[in-house]
Amino acid sequence: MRMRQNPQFDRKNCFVPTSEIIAVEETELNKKQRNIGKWQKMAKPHAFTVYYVKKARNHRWRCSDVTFWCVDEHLCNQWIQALKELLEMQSKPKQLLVYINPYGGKRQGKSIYEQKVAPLFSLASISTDVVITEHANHAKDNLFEVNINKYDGVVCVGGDGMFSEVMHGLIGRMQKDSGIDQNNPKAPLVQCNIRIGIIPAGSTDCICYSTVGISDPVTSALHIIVGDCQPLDVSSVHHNNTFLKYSVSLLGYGFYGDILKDSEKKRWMGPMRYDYSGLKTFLSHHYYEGTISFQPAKHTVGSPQDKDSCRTGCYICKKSEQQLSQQYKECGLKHEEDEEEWKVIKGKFLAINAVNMSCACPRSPKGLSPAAHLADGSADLILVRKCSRFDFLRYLVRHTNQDDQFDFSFVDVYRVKSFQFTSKLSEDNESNVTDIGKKRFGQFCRDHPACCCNIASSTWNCDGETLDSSAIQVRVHCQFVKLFARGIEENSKDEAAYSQSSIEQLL
Ligand SMILES: CCCCCCCCCCCCC/C=C/[C@@H](O)[C@H](COP(=O)(O)O)NC(=O)CCCCCCCCCCCCCCC
Ligand SMILES: Nc1ncnc2c1ncn2[C@@H]1O[C@H](COP(=O)(O)OP(=O)(O)O)[C@@H](O)[C@H]1O
Ligand SMILES: [Ca+2]
Repeated sequence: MRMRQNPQFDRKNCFVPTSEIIAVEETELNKKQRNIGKWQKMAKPHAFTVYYVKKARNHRWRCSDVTFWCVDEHLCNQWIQALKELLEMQSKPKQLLVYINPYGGKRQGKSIYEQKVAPLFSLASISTDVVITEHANHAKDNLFEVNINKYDGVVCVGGDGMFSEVMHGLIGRMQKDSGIDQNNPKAPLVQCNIRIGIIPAGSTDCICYSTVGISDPVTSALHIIVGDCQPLDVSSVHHNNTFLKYSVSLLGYGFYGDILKDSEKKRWMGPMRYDYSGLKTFLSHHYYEGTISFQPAKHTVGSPQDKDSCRTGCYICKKSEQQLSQQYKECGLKHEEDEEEWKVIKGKFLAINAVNMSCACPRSPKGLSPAAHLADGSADLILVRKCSRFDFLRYLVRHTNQDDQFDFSFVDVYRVKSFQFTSKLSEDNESNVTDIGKKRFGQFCRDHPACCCNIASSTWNCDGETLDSSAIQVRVHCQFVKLFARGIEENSKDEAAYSQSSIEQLL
């Protein structure tokens, strides 16, 4: 076998699972190639090229190729035929609907897709219908009209907000086609089985990073091409009996909500807007009073303080899902919602964060909750109580190093399957106390960020979009959508071999 790839590997065989083959093509041999090495004495040689996924460090994937030569044309064609049939049998996508957000992140969505992703899709003979969005919610509305059954998957090129839009379009379409009213918090929602692919071109891209292990357009394109499938929990958010939003990454009140609200006005800054608003919000140091009630997730077998986190083929996700469907079979939704007790916590918080996944991203490689699971039917509810700026800074910095960010007296974390929140202000309003003074006082505080008193209320940051109300009811739906991903792979052996052989190369 004549290896055309990186010389440092030709001392050992490279093993490629057929599920990671991208394409097989007959190789047109030009005159020059024919006269290489020991082949020139042969009659007209025949060759075929296999394009496959090469795994580099930090979960980065690249497309590599290897050419096989043989003298017997029939044998050559048999190999090509056999490999093509093998590829046909796998769940690789053939037809994709692609939405590009030219506006998100550094506004590079279109060029990222055309330069890095489209060539790989055509190599894998995937046909695509590409829509470049012209306004917000263009993709979401479009998904209610397209003939969705014609596609093997939907790809969004953008950040978490763009994924959220496509997800809302697909889930909304599924419920509409099944006659389910999303406004009923207890409605038995219909699962969405068409896979969604994310090409990262946004500002935070934490969904892509947390489900693939890296924010890299080529890596994500290859996960789509090989036809990976990763189920993902989705939280539904309601306000009384009105549907607000779905969330898969972060539902944040207080710190992350204020950052988002402040940064929305500064989209022209691109991803930097979060650092600028982050600093401003950190200095204003506002806390919020409210009441949280939640149902612990009894069905899960993991805990937020676990040392090992969610990895490809995660046992905790599988076991938790089994126990949840077991519970469901035995006593149905009715029992589960009413019987289990609700824990109630009142207090003053700097941040209330509910995450369905680790929320790992380039800013925080281990994420807001490192041991959160992608598909265990639970969310991690992190409560950061009022504390000093110094302590809050120590807490934030631990998101960027290996120290345990939950090991503070003012931080509590619970694994929940549903929770509700009401801010003290709305509770007071309900008790119709004349809050003229409060509103004016609140306004006074908003204009003078120096003070850190309790102002009116914050906004909820739902996957990077603000919610209209602060009083919400949240429920986690287990493995509700599917991504073209496989979770974060363990540091595989050939990665170690890669580092080993490259060290040899240096010596
Ligand atoms: C001093 C170092 C502090 C480092 C703190 C790192 C915490 C980073 C946690 C990241 C949470 C990610 C949750 C992701 C949510 C996304 O869905 C969502 C939308 O994403 P999209 O823009 O791609 O559509 N992104 C966001 O809402 C942005 C979250 C905010 C990002 C982190 C803000 C940086 C905080 C800077 C604090 C500065 C304090 C320094 C004081 C001296
Ligand atoms: N063509 C467009 N013009 C304006 N806004 C858009 C467009 N396409 C998508 N959006 C909106 O932009 C928001 C942010 O998109 P996203 O890709 O998450 O960028 P970022 O990561 O910078 O937030 C989403 O809420 C989406 O609805
Ligand atoms: Ca989860």
